[in-house]
Amino acid sequence: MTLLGFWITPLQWKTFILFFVYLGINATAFIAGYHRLWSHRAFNPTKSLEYTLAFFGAATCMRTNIYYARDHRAHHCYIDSEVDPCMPTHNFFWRHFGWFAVKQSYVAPVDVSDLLSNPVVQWQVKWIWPLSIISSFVLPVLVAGLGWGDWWGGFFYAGSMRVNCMHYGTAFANSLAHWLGDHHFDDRSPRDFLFINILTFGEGYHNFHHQFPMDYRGGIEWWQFDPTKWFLYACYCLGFVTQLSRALQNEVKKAELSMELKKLHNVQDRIKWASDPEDLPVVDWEKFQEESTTRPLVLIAGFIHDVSSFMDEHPGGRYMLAGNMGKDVTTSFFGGVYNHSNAAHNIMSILRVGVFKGGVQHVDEIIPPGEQLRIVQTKDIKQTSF
Ligand code: HEM
Repeated sequence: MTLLGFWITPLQWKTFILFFVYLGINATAFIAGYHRLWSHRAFNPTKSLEYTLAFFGAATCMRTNIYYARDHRAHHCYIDSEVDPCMPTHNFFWRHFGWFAVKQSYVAPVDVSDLLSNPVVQWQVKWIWPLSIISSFVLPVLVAGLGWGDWWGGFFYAGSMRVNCMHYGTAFANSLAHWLGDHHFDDRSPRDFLFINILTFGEGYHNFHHQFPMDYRGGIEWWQFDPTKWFLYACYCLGFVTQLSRALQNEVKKAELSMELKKLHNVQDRIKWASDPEDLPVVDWEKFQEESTTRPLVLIAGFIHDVSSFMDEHPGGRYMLAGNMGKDVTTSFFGGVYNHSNAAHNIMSILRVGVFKGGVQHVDEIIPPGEQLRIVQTKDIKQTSF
């Protein structure tokens, strides 16, 4: 229909401005109303504001607010599973538009009792057709027609092309925002991406949104592009919103830190670390002496080290090691001859091949410096009985 518009009527600059302004109004009403209010209860509006959002939200021509909220709540509840209405087949095109265009035979159960008892929601359900036609087409046609005589332009551009753009924006939030971008708060499919944020008019900080869905903000920082957040804050200052929900700062920081730690944990997994002392054999003095005749072993700080792979690399020279086979060189290593660096301690730890019987006395000697801040997942900590 929009292409037909370009053929029938040239785009006038006033109609072009109307298209953008009305697109902004429609997107803000849809995101504030359908998404943040009725799907997530992120703020408390006055009745006048709620009716306004219901009217301009209907201009998106995406069914009623309760229908959208039901599917959207199911999407959050069953994210990334087969019953998530936005991605049952995990196919890009289904996620993009199929979930909306195709009527689904099964929608996973979600609680919408608050919406069933909401008079504004019921009003929109009752009048959805007239509301959609008036807000989506009659209004822009009247503005462009009475304003500067461009009746067809009002219909094709501010009406039909704007509806197309709204549908694309919503589709991008379900496809691209679950595919491209960063995981700042959680590692499930939703992602944060500035470019998608602009395409979706502030809905592209999707990773944050899925972790803290009741937050009235899409982007948590005030300067992050999110016109709906700015609009709601202005409404709050003017008294049209009585309460705005925000995620607890402590929990936001915790979520961010756990993602940072996960990334560091992946780096850590690619590094070679010292063997766990419990996995090493316990060796007494006699056995140490006997083994030293067959391979180059030195005893340092309670551990037996096989230095064969390191002897030629030793910055202090081969002789310092080769001349001390089968000896306890703890004092020499800790300053008697040379006070070694943390790096030297770390290198030494990966050369461990045994624990000297009765030799390890201090935790500092067991854990090399490079491992003292090592990340351990709670599931990996050996269970202790209480
Ligand atoms: C497995 C055991 C050992 C490892 C992994 C090791 C590693 C290193 C490393 C990495 C350095 C470079 C400087 C530093 O990072 O501190 C170094 C320097 C040195 N090491 Fe060792 N070392 C070991 C045992 C010993 C022993 C037993 C002696 C003495 C008997 C010794 C004597 C020296 C000396 C004198 C230097 C200084 C070299 C210089 O700067 O000119 N090292 N060692």
